[in-house]
Amino acid sequence: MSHHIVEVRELCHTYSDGSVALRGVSFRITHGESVAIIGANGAGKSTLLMHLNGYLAPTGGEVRIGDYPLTRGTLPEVRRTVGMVFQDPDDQLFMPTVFDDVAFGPLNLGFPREEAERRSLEALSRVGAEHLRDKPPYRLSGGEKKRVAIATVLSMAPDILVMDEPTEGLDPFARRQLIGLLREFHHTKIFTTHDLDMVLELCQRTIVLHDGEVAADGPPEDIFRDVALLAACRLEQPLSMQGCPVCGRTIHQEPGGNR
Ligand SMILES: Nc1ncnc2c1ncn2[C@@H]1O[C@H](COP(=O)(O)OP(=O)(O)OP(=O)(O)O)[C@@H](O)[C@H]1O
Repeated sequence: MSHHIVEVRELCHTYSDGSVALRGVSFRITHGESVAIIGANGAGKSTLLMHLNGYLAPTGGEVRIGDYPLTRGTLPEVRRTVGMVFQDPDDQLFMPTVFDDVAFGPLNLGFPREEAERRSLEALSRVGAEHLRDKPPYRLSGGEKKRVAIATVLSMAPDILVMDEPTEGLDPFARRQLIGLLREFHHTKIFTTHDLDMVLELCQRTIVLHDGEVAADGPPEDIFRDVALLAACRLEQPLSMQGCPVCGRTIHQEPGGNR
């Protein structure tokens, strides 16, 4: 089977208070695709991501990872395949030290301590957080927590990387470092973001959610040129596609030039 395929069929989610977050979302993402899910606040992005490794269960429709539907029975295998970085790092960090948090995943997967430690150090180094290894997570800054949360997932070497707003709270250097890291991750990656310039740099495909539905699905350049679509979905063009207020020139290169 291909572990790397993510398929969502007519996915619906209504929260227990009656809020309807997803209204029949469908798409299929295949191995190696880099896909951004974008949309205004409240469009349903986080709700959608939380279905991809079973943190939320659909109230209608289904999610398939690889060739299997996501069910209670396939959940352990799905959680090994899909690495999820939550929007709020506090949802991900709960151990006494950063190192313990990053090593928790590989140890839980059954790797020997030595291998778990090797993977953890490598993951911390990839996010530039080796120096934080002995700190308690609650003593970290917001951006540091975010980087460590990403390391907790990288240490498990998932086949599919799912991230909810990965650059939120990062300083420009850390953002650039993360973009480089994501570019090196050659398996399937799916993330939500309001950072549309990052989408242009990293993605061949963007899915636009609006009010719990897919409003568009295609190459970012095409979507970002559709000004009427963007306005209807309460989005704006990435800064690099907006003309300079003085000379009108843009800094965005044409497709294929920068991915
Ligand atoms: N636990 C919850 N209980 C009830 N309603 C919720 C809950 N979580 C989210 N919602 C509602 O579901 C809808 C979609 O929310 P969601 O968090 O998925 O949006 P989002 O696109 O990720 O937004 P943002 O860009 O602000 O993070 C919103 O109307 C929100 O109020």
